[in-house]
Amino acid sequence: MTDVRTIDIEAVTKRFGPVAAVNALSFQVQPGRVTGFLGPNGAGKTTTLRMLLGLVRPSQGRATFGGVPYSELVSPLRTVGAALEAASFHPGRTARNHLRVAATASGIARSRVDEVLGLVGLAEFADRRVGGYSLGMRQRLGLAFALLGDPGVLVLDEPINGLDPEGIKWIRSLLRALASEGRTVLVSSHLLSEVQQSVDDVVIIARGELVHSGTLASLSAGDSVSVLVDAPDRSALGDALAAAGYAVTRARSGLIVAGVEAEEVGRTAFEAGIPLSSLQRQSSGLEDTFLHLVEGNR
Ligand SMILES: Nc1ncnc2c1ncn2[C@@H]1O[C@H](COP(=O)(O)OP(=O)(O)OP(=O)(O)O)[C@@H](O)[C@H]1O
Repeated sequence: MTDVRTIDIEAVTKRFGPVAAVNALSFQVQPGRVTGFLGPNGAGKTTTLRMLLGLVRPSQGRATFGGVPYSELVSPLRTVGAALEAASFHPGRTARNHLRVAATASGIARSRVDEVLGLVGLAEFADRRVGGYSLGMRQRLGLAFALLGDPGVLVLDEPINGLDPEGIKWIRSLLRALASEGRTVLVSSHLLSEVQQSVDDVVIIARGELVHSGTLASLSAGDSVSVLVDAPDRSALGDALAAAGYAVTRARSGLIVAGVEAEEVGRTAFEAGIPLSSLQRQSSGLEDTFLHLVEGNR
């Protein structure tokens, strides 16, 4: 493995005409960890990755690998492996042929071609034309390209897209293994649930702007607890809870009391002499927190 570097996005803005696809975005991606780059469709993930890989010029700011822009890396293929969405391969050529051409062009040993084909599980399909590949197989080929130069940094745009459940399990353990070897691994997705099991850190953007950056655990700190409660006399219950100082919202199936545990709500109702018909603790999961973060930015 060569040249492990951080990924540094520093106050990057990209405007397409009047639209700011990415706006004053800053974050850093550390080696030895898998980082999920998350945001809904159109949030600006692909544009950010394209700026990082020197395919689009930022309107402002810098996107670099440890301070060095992609275009100035001495041996880019050996430093950064990238698989962007919709990678296009010539349909009439085989996977092995595609990889051999790329290896020769970059002075990479031919033996590495078979190694990466094995790593991505394409060895037995290596001599088939890519035109007949499924989306999942094309994703694997994209990954083989990314790994060809044994790079210390991996930038993968929606790598899980198109994989079947077995493929998803496989890529999760591959990402983990790559990070545990000390590499810097950045993986984009529009679904937190898709990458939740494989990432250590998350960078979440919406509308081109950063909404959260930190460990996956820091995201769960935003989980909120509430209680859904109901009584035959709902309005008396609402009055009693409000009098006790709780924030109460009326819902169709009862009253939602924010930021408390069920015991407290039950006790308040008991002390006010109000029989309950239901009492249920509700906890928002990570996906809810994620959606709340990205929707809060709309
Ligand atoms: N070449 C371009 N010209 C004009 N607008 C663009 C261009 N590329 C992207 N955009 C706009 O920039 C915004 C961000 O797009 P981008 O593809 O980076 O988002 P994304 O987060 O990768 O979304 P997706 O998950 O759908 O790929 C969108 O509003 C998109 O329409």
